[in-house]
Amino acid sequence: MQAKIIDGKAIARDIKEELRVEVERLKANGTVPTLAVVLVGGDPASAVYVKNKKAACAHVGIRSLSYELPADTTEASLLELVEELNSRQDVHGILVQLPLPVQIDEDKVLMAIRPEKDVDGFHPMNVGNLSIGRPGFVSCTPAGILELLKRTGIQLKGKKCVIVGRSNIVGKPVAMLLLREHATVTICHSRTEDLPGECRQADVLVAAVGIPNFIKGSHVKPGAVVIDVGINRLADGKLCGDVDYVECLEVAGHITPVPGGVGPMTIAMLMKNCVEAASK
Ligand SMILES: NC(=O)C1=CN([C@@H]2O[C@H](COP(=O)(O)OP(=O)(O)OC[C@H]3O[C@@H](n4cnc5c(N)ncnc54)[C@H](OP(=O)(O)O)[C@@H]3O)[C@@H](O)[C@H]2O)C=CC1
Ligand SMILES: Nc1nc(=O)c2c([nH]1)NC[C@@H]1CN(c3ccc(C(=O)N[C@@H](CCC(=O)O)C(=O)O)cc3)C=[N+]21
Ligand SMILES: [Mg+2]
Repeated sequence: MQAKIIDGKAIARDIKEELRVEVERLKANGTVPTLAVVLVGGDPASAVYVKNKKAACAHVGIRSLSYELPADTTEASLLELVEELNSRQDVHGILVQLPLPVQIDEDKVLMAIRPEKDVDGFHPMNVGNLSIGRPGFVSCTPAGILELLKRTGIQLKGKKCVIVGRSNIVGKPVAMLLLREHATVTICHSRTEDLPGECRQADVLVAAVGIPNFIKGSHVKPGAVVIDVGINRLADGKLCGDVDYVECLEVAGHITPVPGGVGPMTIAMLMKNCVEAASK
């Protein structure tokens, strides 16, 4: 039997509709939720993300400010902009698009964003709060994955979840969120022995590797839920996930497509974090 396709685009649309109502209420009370997006250099993949974010802001009613800085921007001038945005009362959320050019220390920039405006959830304060179960901003892709699973009715308690990838922005925070839902969590990476064997144990398999079609049908336990985080741009310009969709569709119980899966959810959760930042 073929897997059920989880429609991230439709679920993201539902969430944005819910947020629209909330934004109207905020505006009626005199607050215009505002997100500042900073893009340094002209990475084409980043440009797509920025464009989709702007469209989502327009849809939800969030004011979006764009700062497009040249690729040779210095760390000092970027930090200066972050400081200015930190102090502006009319700016509720700040997002500095990653990756940054080599001359800029990413860590320094992420640490400079006030945790209350860190709608990406990348500041160590928010990362720490997530890991010890305190409230704070959760990074958007992991939060979007959890929302997809919840709204699809997937049970997580006691289930075995395997994540392939241990990045700070996806793999690790997904693990913390799944643990919070009482799943049994394994994180795999490039030094994992017997990666296919680990993956085959999974009731929920999350792929965040950055390699096109990395997860094959033979990695998947029949009936498992397969979540594809990968956004890989192929030579022909098409988007492709980290999961071999054609193969896994025949084995999995549920699967997310690329595009139309996790990507739109990332943006919906960014909107949600902005609304939350503006509500405080
Ligand atoms: N849909 C969305 O909204 C988003 C999508 N993405 C996409 O998700 C993917 C992952 O992103 P990100 O987490 O930033 O990626 P990173 O490159 O930061 O991390 C990739 C992870 O995969 C692991 N890995 C790499 N090669 C292998 C291998 N051969 N076997 C096992 N593990 C391996 C790495 O292991 P090690 O640590 O050992 O090097 C690392 O932990 C990318 O395609 C990215 O574009 C990212 C953010 C948001
Ligand atoms: N500070 C920061 N925060 C991020 O969250 C962040 C980042 N930097 N750098 C880059 C990655 C990547 N990322 C994506 C989000 C949505 C889509 C997305 O909208 N994808 C759609 C559409 C793609 C299209 O329009 O072709 C889809 O998968 O269906 C893609 C990629 C966020 N990231
Ligand atoms: Mg990365």
